[in-house]
Amino acid sequence: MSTLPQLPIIDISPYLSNAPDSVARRKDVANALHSACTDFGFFYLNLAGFIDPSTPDGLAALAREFFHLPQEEKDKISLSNQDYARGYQKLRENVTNGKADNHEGIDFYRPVEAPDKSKPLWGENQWPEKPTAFKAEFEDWISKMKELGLIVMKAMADGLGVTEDEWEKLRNQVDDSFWVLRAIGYPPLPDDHDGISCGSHKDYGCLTFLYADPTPSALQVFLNRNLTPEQGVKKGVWINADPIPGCVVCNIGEMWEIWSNGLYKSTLHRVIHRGANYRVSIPFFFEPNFTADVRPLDAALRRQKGQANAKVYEPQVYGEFLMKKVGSNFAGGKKDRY
Ligand SMILES: N=C(N)NCCCC[C@H](N)C(=O)O
Ligand SMILES: O=C(O)CCC(=O)C(=O)O
Ligand SMILES: [Fe+2]
Repeated sequence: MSTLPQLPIIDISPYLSNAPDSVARRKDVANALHSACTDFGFFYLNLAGFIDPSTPDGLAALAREFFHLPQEEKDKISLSNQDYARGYQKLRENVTNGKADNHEGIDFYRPVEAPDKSKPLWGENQWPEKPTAFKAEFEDWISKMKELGLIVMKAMADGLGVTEDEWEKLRNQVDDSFWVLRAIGYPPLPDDHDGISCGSHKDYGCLTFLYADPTPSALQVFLNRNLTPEQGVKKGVWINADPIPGCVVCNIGEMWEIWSNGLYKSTLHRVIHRGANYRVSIPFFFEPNFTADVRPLDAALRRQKGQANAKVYEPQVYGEFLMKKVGSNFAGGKKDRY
């Protein structure tokens, strides 16, 4: 029996401070991110000193309180009031790989200047009235996570070998992130249910920062890389990404797979929650700008120079890619809108 690999834990603090000793320590952080992205596409970020450790628990409590409201109260902010993307989705309304997911959720997106709910993704966010603190607390978290997103982007760019000039261009693609925040509620899977809490998928954009309540063995990550014996040699296995206090789970989305020309693989993950409790998770998706034209970075192509498998990834405009994804995410008859 070989032991299962552990996802790396990365202390991002040198990038959060400008103290001279921090600046000197950034190289190690950038290298650790590079290894984590080539080996796993998933890692933990230790956010000590950046967030108040009680904040995410508070958000989870607010989300839990919302999900425990009567159904008709939750339906008041249904995504069908808006653009079929922003708002509340009832249990099993989410679909992954054509199958209903055993969760409910609320999605918030970056607000747009001239909202028009008849345009895909272009409606308005719907904030719950109850609990009353919900909007203010989540808005604070969103601004923190946006800040973190740019910091981790820079650290990853350093890890890949992006020059300062090239970073200016990359930063222009993410400096007005079309972010998404989800609050997700997972009742236990019924015993007789062959279903899944959230089907296996890759995330769409740059970086996901996930806070989840302490429920173990729910979020699972598929490892299909060849790892060294020290890392645990098994590949082709699902490993748990259980929460670690003070850390968020971070994974890279498909846009990083394109930027890195496949050096960094966006990793499949799923949720199977068989425990007896009601699980809550809060992913923040730090994504490119809506109009970002995402194509392989020169830094990635430099690293791959001379390699036989010279496949170059197709470019994608992030907003177009997102629209295709969201169009197949919900049960019901609104496919024509996307
Ligand atoms: N932006 C992200 N990653 N949102 C969550 C995606 C969950 C899977 C989705 N139902 C799908 O089928 O893609
Ligand atoms: O709830 C989780 O742990 C993960 C959710 C997820 O993967 C997603 O919403 O994209
Ligand atoms: Fe995901």
